[in-house]
Order: sequence, then C-alpha cells, then structure tokens
Amino acid sequence: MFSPPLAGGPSDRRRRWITLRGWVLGLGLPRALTVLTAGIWLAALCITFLVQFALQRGSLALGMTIASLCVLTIAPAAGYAVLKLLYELESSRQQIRQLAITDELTGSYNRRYFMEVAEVELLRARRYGVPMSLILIDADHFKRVNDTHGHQCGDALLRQIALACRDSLRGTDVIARLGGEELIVLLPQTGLAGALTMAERIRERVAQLAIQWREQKVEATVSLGVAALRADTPTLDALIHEADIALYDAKRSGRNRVCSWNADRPWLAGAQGT
Ligand SMILES: Nc1nc2c(ncn2[C@@H]2O[C@H](COP(=O)(O)OP(=O)(O)OP(=O)(O)O)[C@@H](O)[C@H]2O)c(=O)[nH]1
Repeated sequence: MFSPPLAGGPSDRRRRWITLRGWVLGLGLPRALTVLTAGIWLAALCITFLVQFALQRGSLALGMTIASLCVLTIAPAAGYAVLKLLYELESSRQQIRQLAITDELTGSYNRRYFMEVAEVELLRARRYGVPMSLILIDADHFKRVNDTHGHQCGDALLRQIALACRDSLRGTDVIARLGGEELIVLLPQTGLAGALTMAERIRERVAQLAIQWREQKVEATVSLGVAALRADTPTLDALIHEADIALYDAKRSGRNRVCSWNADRPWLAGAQGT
C-alpha cells in the first residue's frame, strides 16, 4: 500500500527530526545518567560536610535538617529528570516504529508491513485450518482525476478512499496501500462469501464518496478483486495474484464492481455492482 514520501516535504522533515531526536536521546541517556550520578555524589559530599559542620558546632537537629532538605530537593529532581528522559526515548522509538509501518499519504499500513502480517496470518490459517481472504482495491479512472483536477486533488481523494475502506472494515482486518492508487485488505478468519460481502460494502461506501475541490465536486469509484485461501494456494504471492486477476476482471467488465477469483472462468465469477 505504499509510495515513498515526497523528498523534502513536511512529513519527510518530521521523520528526520524524530529520527534525530531518537538518536540524540539514545546517545544522551547514558551520559545524562553519568552526570546525574556524579551530581548525586557531589551533593552527598556537600551534605556530609554540612552535617559534619553542624555536628561540630553541637547541633544534631541542624545537621539532620540540612541533610533532609538536601535529600528532599535532589532526589525528586533527579528521579524526574531520569523518568522524563526514559519516557521521551520510548515515545520517540514508538513514533519511529509507527512511521516505518505507515503509508504517509493514506495513513494505512505500508506494503512491507502488510506482507509481514499476511505471511503470519497465512501460516496461522494453514495451521488451524481457518479461512483467510484478500481484497485488492483499485481506484477507477484515477489518471483522469489527476489530469482534470491536479495531483493534489488526486491525493486528497485517495486519502478519502482509504478512509472509507477503513471505516467499512473490522478491527481485525488489515488494510495497506500496495502502491499507486491500489489498496489491499487482509481478512483473517474470513471465507470467500464474507470477503465478497465486505468488498461490496467498500464499493458502495466509496461510490457515495465526494470531495469538494475548488468549487467542484469530485467523486470516486473503485474496482475490487477478491481471493480466498484454499488448501492448494501455494504462497501469499499466489493469493495476491489471484486477487489481481479478479481485479482485472472487475475493471474489464465495467469498473465500480466486485469480482472474485475463479480458477476456471475468473471473468464470470461474482460480478456485482453497476
Ligand atoms: N494523485 C495521485 N495519483 C497517483 C498516485 N499513485 C498513482 N497515481 C496515479 O494514478 C493513475 C493511475 O492510472 P492508470 O493506471 O492508467 O489507471 P486509472 O486511470 O485509474 O484507470 P483504471 O485503473 O483502468 O480505472 C496515474 O495517473 C498515476 O499517476 C498518488 O499517490 N497520488
């Protein structure tokens, strides 16, 4: 589901900043801990001198008060500084991880992450004998949208299409941008019938979509290809290929429709829509 971010764009700068911050924090943490430890030792030394001084002057109460005040001031500040550093380091790591698996334009997952998850799901489906399906989604006449309204409009429409798809899915489904104007959905524990229902729901939702672009209403439709895992499906790539053939069938038979893979006559299977 991915195209690389535009070089030099704002999100690219943000990505670099987060990466840099992660590195700085990563390298700075041991140094910060060293400084803190040295500070605590220094403070302890000062306290000892102050307490000794107070005791020499015969006041145990003064010595204890000085010691308590020093400890109460230093300990929370040092603890807070360390916790803050650890927290920032962890949130930087999480942001970097999130950026690494997300498609910048649509906010869906990227192709690499999708393939990782789908491979695991495929193994799980085989191991436990449960169904699994894929839906390939391709925006119709997208070149025309770009040519008529501009690339920015195309981007905005693509974002809305991805959002409409996400809104149609269950929490356990995984949607990713495969590349260009193509999205892919993994439906764990879902057979062909369920996947066709899902695909039809997506198709309907996108067909109702319209964005306002410079005084004009821009609408979208998508074509969808569905394939379900079978005992003889050799690999994930083969399953994606089947969904791709079904998608081609949906395009060929008029667009804005759902087709499913059929080994014998793929161009006749499951055609719906308008
Ligand atoms: N705005 C925008 N356009 C993209 C993006 N990725 C791919 N495209 C455009 O999508 C268009 C795809 O064109 P085609 O492959 O001819 O397909 P289509 O015009 O959608 O026609 P059909 O798929 O046959 O319905 C091209 O013009 C690409 O430049 C993107 O991220 N943003």
